Amino acid sequence: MSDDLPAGPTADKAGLRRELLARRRQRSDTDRWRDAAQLAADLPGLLSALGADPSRPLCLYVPVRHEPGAAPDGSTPLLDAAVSLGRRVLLPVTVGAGPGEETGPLDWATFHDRGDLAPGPHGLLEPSGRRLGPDAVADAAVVVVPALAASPTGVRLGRGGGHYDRTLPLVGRATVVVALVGDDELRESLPAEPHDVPVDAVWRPTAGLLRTAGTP
Ligand SMILES: Nc1nc2c(c(=O)[nH]1)N(C=O)[C@@H](CNc1ccc(C(=O)N[C@@H](CCC(=O)O)C(=O)O)cc1)CN2
Ligand SMILES: Nc1ncnc2c1ncn2[C@@H]1O[C@H](COP(=O)(O)OP(=O)(O)OP(=O)(O)O)[C@@H](O)[C@H]1O
Repeated sequence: MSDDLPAGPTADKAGLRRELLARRRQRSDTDRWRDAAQLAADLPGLLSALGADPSRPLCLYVPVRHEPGAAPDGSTPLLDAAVSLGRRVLLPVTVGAGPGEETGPLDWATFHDRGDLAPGPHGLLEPSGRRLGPDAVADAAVVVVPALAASPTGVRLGRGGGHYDRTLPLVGRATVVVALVGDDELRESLPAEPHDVPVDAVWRPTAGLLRTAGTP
């Protein structure tokens, strides 16, 4: 590492992100298929373990490229599983990705099927339907959050956009926040900054669900 980089959690996060993304890119299509199928199959058990109220929505996201849950053919097994359970599914719309735009909390729109998705910033797929506003997250039973790594105490390392850090303070008291990471992405400790919002649980394709320290 170069001597003129700032020391501390911000610099530590940048180095870790590079390492974790490089590892993800090495995952084979076979492993990615297995993870996507496993997560979809485990969703009912996850929701019942978390006591997720069926009348309240689930905030998910569309995993892309090498994110856990992304199927190599671009299908959406986890989202489809949620819909087939009769759950209302909300997906994030990135706010502030355009030039000169200020990053804000994520907006949300409903997912019914793949036809609702359109290309978004950073090569993402985002819902193209009516936007419900950032406060839609407040009513969610569960918010599944993308992460590059997470720790047993609930520290989560994101991509560095600060989108979820601005969004998670809006969730309701009854909402369970779950970080979705790969099986090798649970790290004993991770750099944390004051704005980082801890997650209540960590979900991994094979290892399953881990409630983080400090949650009831
Ligand atoms: N699937 C998914 N959806 C998501 C997120 C996410 O991490 N994954 N986000 C999480 O906040 C929000 C959007 N923010 C994001 C910021 C950067 C990248 C990303 O892939 N960056 C690449 C560089 C790609 C590029 O800009 O060309 C990278 O980190 O390598 C993705 C999402 C909301 N939706
Ligand atoms: N609540 C907030 N209000 C304003 N700025 C914030 C907030 N949370 C994070 N930021 C800023 O966003 C930037 C990215 O933060 P950080 O590196 O923690 O992102 P991340 O957690 O990896 O991203 P994400 O939340 O999208 O997954 C930092 O410059 C940070 O200061």
